[in-house]
Amino acid sequence: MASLLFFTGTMDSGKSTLALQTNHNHAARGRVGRIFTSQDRAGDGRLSSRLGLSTEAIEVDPDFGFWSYVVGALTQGERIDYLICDEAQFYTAVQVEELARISDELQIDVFAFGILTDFRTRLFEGSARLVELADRIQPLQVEALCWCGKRATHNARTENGVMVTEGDQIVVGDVEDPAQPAPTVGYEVLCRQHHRRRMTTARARAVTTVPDPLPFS
Ligand SMILES: Nc1ncnc2c1ncn2[C@@H]1O[C@H](COP(=O)(O)OP(=O)(O)O)[C@@H](O)[C@H]1O
Ligand SMILES: Cc1cn([C@H]2C[C@H](O)[C@@H](COP(=O)(O)O)O2)c(=O)[nH]c1=O
Repeated sequence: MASLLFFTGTMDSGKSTLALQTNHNHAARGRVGRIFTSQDRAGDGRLSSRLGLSTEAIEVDPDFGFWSYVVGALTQGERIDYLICDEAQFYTAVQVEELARISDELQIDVFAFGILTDFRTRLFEGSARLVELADRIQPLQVEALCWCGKRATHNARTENGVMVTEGDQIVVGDVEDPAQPAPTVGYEVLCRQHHRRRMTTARARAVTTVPDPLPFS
């Protein structure tokens, strides 16, 4: 029986790395797959991981049809055993329904990877449908951490270093590097409590005004 699996975690939790590893392990055993992504930071038609690996991928835009793509390929005599689907939060509900149909009716394994919620803590359309339809939802094993040390569960968006809760749902970007100047639009992963309080690393640093209780000099 083929399965539709949804691997999910915050930004920067290793999803794209796992997508590349999953593809590598299946291809190493002679299975034939197709790799899809949507709006990866590395540009159209790339699936990239922060660990430095990347690969070519088929770009999924809202008009892309998974069912017609796969049926078309099979009809041409091509072999497909599995699909790797990264940035699946950006897929439409209909596209996710097609992935479920591909798994059920064509016996092709589907491995989907994506973040669950946006910067306002609301589910993305693709992720919501995956939660509803997947055979299994697998949280990423490697924990992304909030600045406080707790597991990060939410994605915050910053504009010029300040956390925002309004704006377009989709703005492609990366997690902030604290060693670099704040980007125009960046992201930071936080635990729920600090997301609710809009307490990013920068703000936590700014409000820590208490001097050392026992200064040495
Ligand atoms: N220099 C590094 N050394 C070791 N691990 C790293 C390094 N840079 C990034 N990582 C790992 O890569 C993860 C991000 O992987 P990536 O696949 O790009 O995440 P996602 O697709 O979930 O956003 C980080 O959580 C961290 O574990
Ligand atoms: C929270 C949030 C994220 N995004 C974008 C930012 C990145 O381009 C991707 C997530 O990629 P990753 O591989 O998981 O780091 O999603 C967005 O458009 N809107 C959001 O609210």
